[in-house]
Amino acid sequence: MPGHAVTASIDVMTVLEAVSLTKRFGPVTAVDGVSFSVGEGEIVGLLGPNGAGKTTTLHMILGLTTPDSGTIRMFGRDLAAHRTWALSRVNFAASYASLPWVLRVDELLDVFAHMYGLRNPRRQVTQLMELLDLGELRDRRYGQLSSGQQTRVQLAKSLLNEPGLLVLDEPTANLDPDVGDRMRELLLREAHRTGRAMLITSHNMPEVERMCSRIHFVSGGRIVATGSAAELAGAYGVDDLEAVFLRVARG
Ligand SMILES: Nc1ncnc2c1ncn2[C@@H]1O[C@H](COP(=O)(O)OP(=O)(O)OP(=O)(O)O)[C@@H](O)[C@H]1O
Repeated sequence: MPGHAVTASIDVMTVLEAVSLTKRFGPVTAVDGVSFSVGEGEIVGLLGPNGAGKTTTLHMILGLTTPDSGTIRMFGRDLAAHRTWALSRVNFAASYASLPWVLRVDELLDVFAHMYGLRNPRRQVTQLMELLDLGELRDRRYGQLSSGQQTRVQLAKSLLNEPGLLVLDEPTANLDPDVGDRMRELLLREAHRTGRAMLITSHNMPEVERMCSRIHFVSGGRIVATGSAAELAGAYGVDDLEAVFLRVARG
């Protein structure tokens, strides 16, 4: 009604809920009771020093590592009980993730598009090659690309199935500042446009400040601080996330 303020409560769907996750490798407790959630359209960052337990946490969410205890719910269902259903709605990119080296870029994306059972695989591959600026690389073998070029292919692969949850382990680590900036903008647009939830790790503090609305600092396998970049800087009485990181990492 014109002239009348309309108030409505908007429920943001919880896409991912991790509760009390714990993982030990022999004597090492890599993850020690970690709980957090990611809502639709939200980009959440896991930060922390080397060996803090970030990748292990991501791998439990991706079903690559089984937690010793704790639960993971995705799209409202328990991951352990609905693994295939849940994981078909997730995708992942990391510079260390291995893709078939001998395939040419468009073959590689085609293979994944078919594996994901896309309704129109060719159209989706063409759109993503355009979005990620991969046209010039389409006939090159993945194994012969530079690490930054491979990262762009990884990102294209991770968007193929239009995942409701995108997990990114240091997504721009190998990218030059120009391409890194373009990829960050692309991922932000994707989150806004599609409501896609994202969980990322990064050692690039300006990137986390730019992308993440909520950040969890992990140290020694535990979440030791949570908030937006501004809230964390305020809580630690410092100017930016870089300074928060140094405080957390140095105890
Ligand atoms: N498969 C494994 N076997 C034994 N120990 C492991 C294994 N994977 C991880 N760890 C140990 O668990 C701890 C957490 O490692 P993890 O890779 O999760 O850290 P991270 O926070 O991702 O570090 P980085 O910033 O260096 O990537 C480390 O002490 C690591 O050595």
